[in-house]
Amino acid sequence: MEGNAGPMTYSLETGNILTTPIGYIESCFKTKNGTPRQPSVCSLSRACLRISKSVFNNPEHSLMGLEEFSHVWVLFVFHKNGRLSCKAKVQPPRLNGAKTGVFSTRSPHRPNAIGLTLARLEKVEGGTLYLSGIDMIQGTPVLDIKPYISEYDSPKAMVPCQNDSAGNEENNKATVSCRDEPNGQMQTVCHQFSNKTERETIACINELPHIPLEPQEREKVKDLNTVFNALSSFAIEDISTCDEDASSHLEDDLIPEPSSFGVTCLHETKDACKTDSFVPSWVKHSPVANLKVRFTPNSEMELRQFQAPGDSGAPSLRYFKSIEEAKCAISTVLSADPRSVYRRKQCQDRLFYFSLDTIHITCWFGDGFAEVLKVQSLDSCTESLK
Ligand SMILES: C[S@@+](CC[C@H](N)C(=O)[O-])C[C@H]1O[C@@H](n2cnc3c(N)ncnc32)[C@H](O)[C@@H]1O
Repeated sequence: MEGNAGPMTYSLETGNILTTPIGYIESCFKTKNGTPRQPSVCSLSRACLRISKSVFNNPEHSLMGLEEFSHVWVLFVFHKNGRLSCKAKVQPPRLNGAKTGVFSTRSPHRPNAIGLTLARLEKVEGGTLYLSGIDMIQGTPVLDIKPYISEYDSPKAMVPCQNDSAGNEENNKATVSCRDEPNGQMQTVCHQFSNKTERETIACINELPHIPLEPQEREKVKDLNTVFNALSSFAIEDISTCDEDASSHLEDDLIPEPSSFGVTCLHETKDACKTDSFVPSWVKHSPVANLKVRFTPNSEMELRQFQAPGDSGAPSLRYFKSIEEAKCAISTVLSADPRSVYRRKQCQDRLFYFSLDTIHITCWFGDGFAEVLKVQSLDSCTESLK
């Protein structure tokens, strides 16, 4: 896509491109206030995305095959940031006021204002995707959708093979990823295919016609079946070649050892198969504690007046399938303390408003808890504000 707009020259080569949203999110979250900071906070949150006919004449064609994936990455624009500007250091709410570099956070205020969310794909109907576990507000422009593939997208799938030298037949090793079927966790195994290390080769490779092995290599592998019978519960997912010289460690380290997931797996060396990811401690142990959430008897009663979708009578829910789901979603949103650091510190006694689906919620925060005071229909609230 190339073109001119003012002084800026758009060019794919330079990365200055003009984006066109593939569609706009219809979300149970209408405003930023109260929208979870990450999709994992509220798995019940729902949205749908209709692929725009201005992008593809037949949007349903672009979604062909996607229903075979459980999750999708959603790349979107933080269109309600106010302006396209950001600071190099930001204050993520989880750090409760402390600063860190913008690129070490998931702050919406970043160069290009691009967001990335991993959402569950509930279903695909025609040119529409139905998503859950989202953190995007109504009207969010979506730039792209990609299937989530744990075998590619997880650090567990990454084999640290240094000094890649494709074509060096002598030293070529195959890198095989095995998956433990029951829990879907990935473990990785490295094996050498040169003569002196053939016994370390994975036996179950024979079951993988798609693996790019020379016939003589495949032949060698056959004899190893017995050695690797223990691996029969694994599905080999992928194979690539590399030339890292770690063969000397293989003898001792090819003993099956229990992994952190209770899965037995072969490791070439512990060092060569470092596939665990890590994050700074503030991500897991935020100084901001989760809150207890409670409803006043009155707000409970108000919530019960909402109807599940399809039921007659108003007010009715659109995204949540039951009052219980709605209550659970409200609780998870509040438990994660959706207030900004400023509000948390400077306006502790102020009422907090947010909306979820067709519900407008009024609550307040005390020491370690959030209390829902009022539950109204979003429509009636908007009407009274007019
Ligand atoms: C911290 S960001 C994380 C988004 C995404 N998971 C990521 O990591 O890029 C999520 C917050 O962005 C805000 N937000 C969601 N959609 C937005 C939009 N379209 N424009 C501006 N802010 C948005 C909401 O306040 C939400 O709590």
